[in-house]
Amino acid sequence: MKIRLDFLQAEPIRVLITGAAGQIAYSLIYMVSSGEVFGKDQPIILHLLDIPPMTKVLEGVCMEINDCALPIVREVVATTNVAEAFKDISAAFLVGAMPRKQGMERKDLLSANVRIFKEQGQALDQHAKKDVKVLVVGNPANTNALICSKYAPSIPKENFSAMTRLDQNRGQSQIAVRCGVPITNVKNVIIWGNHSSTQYPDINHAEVITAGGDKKKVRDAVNDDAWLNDTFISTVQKRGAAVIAARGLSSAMSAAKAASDHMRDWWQGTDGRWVSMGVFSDGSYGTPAEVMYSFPVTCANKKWTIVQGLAIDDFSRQKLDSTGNELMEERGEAIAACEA
Ligand SMILES: NC(=O)c1ccc[n+]([C@@H]2O[C@H](COP(=O)([O-])OP(=O)(O)OC[C@H]3O[C@@H](n4cnc5c(N)ncnc54)[C@H](O)[C@@H]3O)[C@@H](O)[C@H]2O)c1
Repeated sequence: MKIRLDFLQAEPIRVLITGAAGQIAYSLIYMVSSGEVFGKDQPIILHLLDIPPMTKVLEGVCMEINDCALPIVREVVATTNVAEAFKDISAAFLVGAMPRKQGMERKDLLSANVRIFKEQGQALDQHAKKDVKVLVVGNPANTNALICSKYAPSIPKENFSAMTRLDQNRGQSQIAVRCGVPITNVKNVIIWGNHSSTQYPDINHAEVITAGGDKKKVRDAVNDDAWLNDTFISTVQKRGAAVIAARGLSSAMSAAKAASDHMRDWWQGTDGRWVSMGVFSDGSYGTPAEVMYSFPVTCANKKWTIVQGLAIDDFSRQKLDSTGNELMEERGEAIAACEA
């Protein structure tokens, strides 16, 4: 009989999902627990955090996790206590956030949410492993990630990231459909900047294997600049609103898939593939430093590296700057809200 010693020997890692009683978590918990993210041989202890009014829902989620009979899940710590949730974690999906309520200004939403991420940054600082990898999904994701990192000074800034992978997946899918090819034939679609309507989905460096089997630049394969410079960009930028209009609820399954893709690529590496991640900007490509800006990156050894040397034309320059300006504005508002 063949014994799988690697599985028996692997130490479990503690993985936190916040907003665990919410929509995105409902899909994400299964993806993480099935081994999609950290590997099928990596046991995990799931930490699930939500707020006290959601205790009963969280209990139901825990019942379902048990009923899934998942081999890699060793234990579930479901809690409304922030310190317990962040204790000794190696990875965190920070999904939980306050939803926008009717009549709420964007500024009010930002200030309510950055306070949550200030508290969670402090909890990371005090309780998490120092090499913890943090993915912020809750909106405004880039600025929440920045605040989280600011209040966790003992953890390297490189260990924080914000999710723009859903936008990348949306962009890649639009191109695949337009070219009539499987999604795996499209690569190097980039999301620059903020996960908001100012984001810039950029296909200037993207390639596609066409239905005929040729490798082409997406711009040449599509051969319709009006569609690429206008319809494509606005479809990706407004896709979240289109899903809400159709479903009456915001994107959840696709957001969970994107969160799982993002963390898997960071954890297990991209083998040279480019992916988009909101990361701490070093000013590459003339972007503002010290905001969480989405760049094309490659990942290896659990570290990301910004893809350098890409040509940026005037059209792209204006878009990179405008989303950067928005991030600078959000940064100022968020810091003021945290210090108030
Ligand atoms: N970055 C992206 O691409 C992307 C995509 C989709 C959604 N989002 C964002 O993800 C977030 C979650 O979306 P959802 O559809 O799961 O929302 P949801 O309302 O269904 O769930 C959110 C959960 O978070 C919980 N929560 C609120 N405050 C919390 C706190 N302080 N600590 C822990 N949990 C808390 C709520 O009780 C709720 O259970 C939203 O902010 C949404 O805008 C981001």
